Amino acid sequence: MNDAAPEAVREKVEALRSQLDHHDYRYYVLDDPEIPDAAYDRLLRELQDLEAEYPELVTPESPTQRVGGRPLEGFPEARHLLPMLSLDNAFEEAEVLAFDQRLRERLDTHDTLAYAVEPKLDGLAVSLLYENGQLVRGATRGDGTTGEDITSNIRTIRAIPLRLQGAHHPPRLEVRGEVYMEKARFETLNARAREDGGKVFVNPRNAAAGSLRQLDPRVTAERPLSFFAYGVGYVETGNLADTQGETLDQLARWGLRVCPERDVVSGAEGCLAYYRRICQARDELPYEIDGVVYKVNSLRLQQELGFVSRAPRWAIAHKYPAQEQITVLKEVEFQVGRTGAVTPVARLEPVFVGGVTVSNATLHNMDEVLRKDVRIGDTVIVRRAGDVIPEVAGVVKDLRPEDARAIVMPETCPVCGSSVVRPEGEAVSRCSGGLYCAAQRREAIKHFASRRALDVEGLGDKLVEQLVDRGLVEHVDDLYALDSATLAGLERMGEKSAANLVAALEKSKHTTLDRFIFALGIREVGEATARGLAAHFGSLDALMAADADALMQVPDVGPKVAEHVSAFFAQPHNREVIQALREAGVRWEEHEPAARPSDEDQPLAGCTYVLTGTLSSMTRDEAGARLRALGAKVSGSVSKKTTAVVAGDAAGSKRDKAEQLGVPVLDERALMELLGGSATGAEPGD
Ligand SMILES: NC(=O)c1ccc[n+]([C@@H]2O[C@H](COP(=O)([O-])OP(=O)(O)OC[C@H]3O[C@@H](n4cnc5c(N)ncnc54)[C@H](O)[C@@H]3O)[C@@H](O)[C@H]2O)c1
Ligand SMILES: [Zn+2]
Repeated sequence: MNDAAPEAVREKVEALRSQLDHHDYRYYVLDDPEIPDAAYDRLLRELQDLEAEYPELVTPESPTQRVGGRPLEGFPEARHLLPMLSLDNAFEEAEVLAFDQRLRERLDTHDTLAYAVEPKLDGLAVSLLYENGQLVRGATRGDGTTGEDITSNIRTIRAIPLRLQGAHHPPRLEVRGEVYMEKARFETLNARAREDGGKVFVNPRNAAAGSLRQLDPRVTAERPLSFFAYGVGYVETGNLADTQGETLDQLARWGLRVCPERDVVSGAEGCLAYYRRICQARDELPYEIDGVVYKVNSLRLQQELGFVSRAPRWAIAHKYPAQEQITVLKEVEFQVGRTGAVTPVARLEPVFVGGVTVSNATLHNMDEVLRKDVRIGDTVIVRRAGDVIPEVAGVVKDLRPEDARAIVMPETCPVCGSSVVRPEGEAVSRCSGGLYCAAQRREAIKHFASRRALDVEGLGDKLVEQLVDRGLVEHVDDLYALDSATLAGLERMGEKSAANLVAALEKSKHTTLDRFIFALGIREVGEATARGLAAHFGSLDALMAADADALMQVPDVGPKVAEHVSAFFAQPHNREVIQALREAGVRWEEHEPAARPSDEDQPLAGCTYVLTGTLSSMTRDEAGARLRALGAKVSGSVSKKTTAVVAGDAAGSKRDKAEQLGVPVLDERALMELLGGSATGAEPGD
């Protein structure tokens, strides 16, 4: 045994414990961890090592001796019939071999042990109590002795049977398992939360925990939770079977979901082979796992081995390389995608995460940057799950240096210098030099030549790529300078097809205004919108001269489209390319602009409406178009000048704002009356 621990060690131990306590609280109580598990595990290991060296420093309250966190107030307490423990961890193969060795020594046997093995799901542990086959209580693990009674929430999870199938159920049976959220459902949930400002979760485990521990079971019911049973706690009377493996089979027969990847293997070697097999399959599994669990298969031997303070001796979790790590964000660069999206990309201090070294990670878009409050110089959490692009998942705010800098979207495209625009209500910023920008070149040309645009027969995607890669075409107008000699020199092009292509290009020059507008590839201008613009303005020059207000007079054109169109034509480079196309001979018929609607057709002229929430009979865009067709303006924000706010289902802040300002609020029926034509009588609020 060691001499009394030096003061420095005591201080270190204290410091580690208070850090771990803090992180336990964030993780177990708030479901909102600040640091990745790998970083937490390092702190815990450090404390474990010090306590091993100085056992007199161990106290029962030490995070090394405890399970989980305190139950949330607000839920009734659920006392466990048998303690719910944690699992010891192994990070390396040697630790697994040592575990197996230790058990055989303890059991005093040279026999090979059989292990029940399964993936370690990353969710949260629950205890389900069945009495005579009926679910009577669901509880979280809590601190291992007392959990939260979450019966109403548990009952909303479809994967959990309220009544067991079959017969001969024990009078009391406590099933234990993991509530989790499938990866795809987690992504959808977060995507929706990002859109409507709900809570965005760091990873599927926290999404599952946060969803399950809701005081309102209706919220839980809306969350896509699932469940796998992995064992039995208390059972009256005796065991269901002799082994762990057979116990799970019995649970499956009673209608409980058990993991299809479970297996029974022989010895440490069998465990390690299983570990490698599941590792290969990991990315394809629909749920997230952070390791595999090995349990002595014989229940008799499990009982003989028993427990230490916080975990059974007969089981161990063998962890995979972490999918989240922390590192420093050194710089942010902006990349321009093929469709002009300008994306912030983090340059990182290289870090080993998800099995590879990562030095770049996406920050998605500026909304995400602001939401996560990421700054240059920050210590960030990098997440790389499966083959998805690594992303910055969060910031460790405590480690922010004083000189951390804000991330600012550039005003001009880093590739072509055109202005970067971000229409109201959109998360993505885009380069508006669609016809000119080198990053968007390939897509622009493919689109321009496509069948519904200028319809250049024989100019397929492969050919466009060759033309761009060889520097033969930079901008769309260069297409018209190609001659058959040049084209015949390309891969898979004979003289005949080269001549045909030149002829097709010549033919494509005679087009229509709506096709030409569509061919420009302006964001959100599809064929129908292009037709509307062509019919309304009659000529390209009139369209190019139109401001946002004039554009919004066109049916189907809302503020977003108007902004994309005016930003596009405002770029001198785009105008140059259009001019070059005209000079190359691209032409179409033009006509006088459509007659302005008379006042009689414009009963809502001078009114401004704001649409919010979900309408049942049409989309908000449709409603907006119909209001505009009657002469009204449709705006995105509520002010004193707003005539009325039309509030559909689940209308939120805009409705509140209207009420504050005393602006009338219309429901869908009132909107229909308004659109139905009662020209002046529609007094808002009736
Ligand atoms: N990031 C943070 O701030 C933070 C804070 C606290 C804890 N943590 C993380 O939480 C984990 C520790 O939590 P823990 O004590 O719950 O231990 P654990 O997650 O390492 O292991 C025990 C749990 O594994 C789960 N499990 C999944 N599949 C299982 C199976 N087949 N059989 C048995 N159990 C299975 C159960 O929920 C069980 O409670 C560590 O990974 C740690 O990094 C992180
Ligand atoms: Zn650009």
